[in-house]
Amino acid sequence: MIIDTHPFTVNEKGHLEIGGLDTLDLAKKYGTPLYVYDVALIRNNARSFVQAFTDTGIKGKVAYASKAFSSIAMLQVAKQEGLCLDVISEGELYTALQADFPTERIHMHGNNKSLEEIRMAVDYEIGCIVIDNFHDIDLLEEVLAEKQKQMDVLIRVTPGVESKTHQYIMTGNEDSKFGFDLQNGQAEQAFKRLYEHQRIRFQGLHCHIGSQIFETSGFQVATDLLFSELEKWNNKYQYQPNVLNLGGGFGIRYTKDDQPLPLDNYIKSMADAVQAHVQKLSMKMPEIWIEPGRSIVGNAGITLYTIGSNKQIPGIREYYSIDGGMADNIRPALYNAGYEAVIANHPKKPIVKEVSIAGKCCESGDMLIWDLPVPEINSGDVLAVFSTGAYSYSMASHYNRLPNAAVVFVENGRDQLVVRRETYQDVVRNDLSYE
Ligand SMILES: Cc1ncc(COP(=O)(O)O)c(C=O)c1O
Ligand SMILES: N[C@@H](CCCC[NH3+])C(=O)O
Repeated sequence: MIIDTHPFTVNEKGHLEIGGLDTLDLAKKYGTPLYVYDVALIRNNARSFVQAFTDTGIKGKVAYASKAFSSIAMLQVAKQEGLCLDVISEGELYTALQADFPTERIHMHGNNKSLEEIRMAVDYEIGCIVIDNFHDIDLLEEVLAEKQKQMDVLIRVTPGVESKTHQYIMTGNEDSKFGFDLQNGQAEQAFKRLYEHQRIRFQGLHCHIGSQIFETSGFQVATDLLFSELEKWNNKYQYQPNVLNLGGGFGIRYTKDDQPLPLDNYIKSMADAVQAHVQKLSMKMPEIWIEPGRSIVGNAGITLYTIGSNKQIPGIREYYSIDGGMADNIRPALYNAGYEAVIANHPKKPIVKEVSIAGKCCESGDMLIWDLPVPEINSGDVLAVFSTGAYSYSMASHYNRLPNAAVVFVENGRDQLVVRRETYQDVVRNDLSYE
């Protein structure tokens, strides 16, 4: 039995299953809160993108945006699937190195890369650095001269496209901290510093218009804007790019308000848009790179919680509190993000009421789900929240000194702990006493 629109089943005991395993058994074995990933779903998502490139016949690269969920095990899966990797910090790069990720498949982002981050990228000879600003160029020049090395780069441009998404996750509009502005000539200035540089192999342009996007039109408009710039550069400097990286941002289903497109639609529409421009301008076809994060891991992950206290305010609201909340999933508090959830011990029982699911942090805004339709519900029940695979574990905090939850992977009927639950010793491990 499939749980409505989320890719999970219910077993003969009437319990929610993930990857063929009983979620109650997992909750019992590993405790809650617990992040659980169905690795087969992660692989399917990755393969949909890779297959879409094969189908279009266009050379492409799929770089998993590791900010969505970075851990050694996850990056091992990305490596097995032949993906490239997008990292945006020394910490993400370090994790990739620990996962033995092939460095030539790593791309580094960041709007404030430090000298150390750039040195590390150059030392490990990563595949490409995405230059975000003039400061990046200065630092990279310094490091390449110091190390007598070369580096492939893309420049990130902000095309001035406003994607329909939450303001905080919108990145391609003009008023953004990311990238060089296309409209005011900054991008061309950066290009002029780079394209004939001795140590820099300038490969092309990058843009990322935002996150949780459900339409292909934003990518088409961004492509149009990139090509209006590239046409100029071709005429003025006889320059044609090897690579166009159109970023990530492909939307997934959190709630019924979200209607995700099949993942290959995005690739086909990007390929059509790029091909049309290339033909019109008689330019060579560049490789198309993408950087999906959420759409690779988002729907593959669920979070299990144990329900504890209950508060009823007659005529107003009924609260149930769980043993986690904003410390393991900040998205509702940060973006007002919606989620769907079921009671894992009886997900198919008839709905009898609507309740609000509160986290355990000392913060009124620590609400996981405001209006959740539920069957009869009791303290001790296990709540399974869907689509928590992206930007939950990776954005976790220690607020109220809550230890970070564990992560379990399930695949082929087997469960494996891939991130240990933190202990209280872990929480205080860097604290020093003051005398
Ligand atoms: C530059 C860049 N690439 C890729 C991503 C991944 O986005 P998503 O997880 O929405 O696919 C982001 C995040 O929005 C980003 O900023
Ligand atoms: N962290 C955000 C998206 C931003 C992605 C990075 N640019 C989210 O949870 O939706």
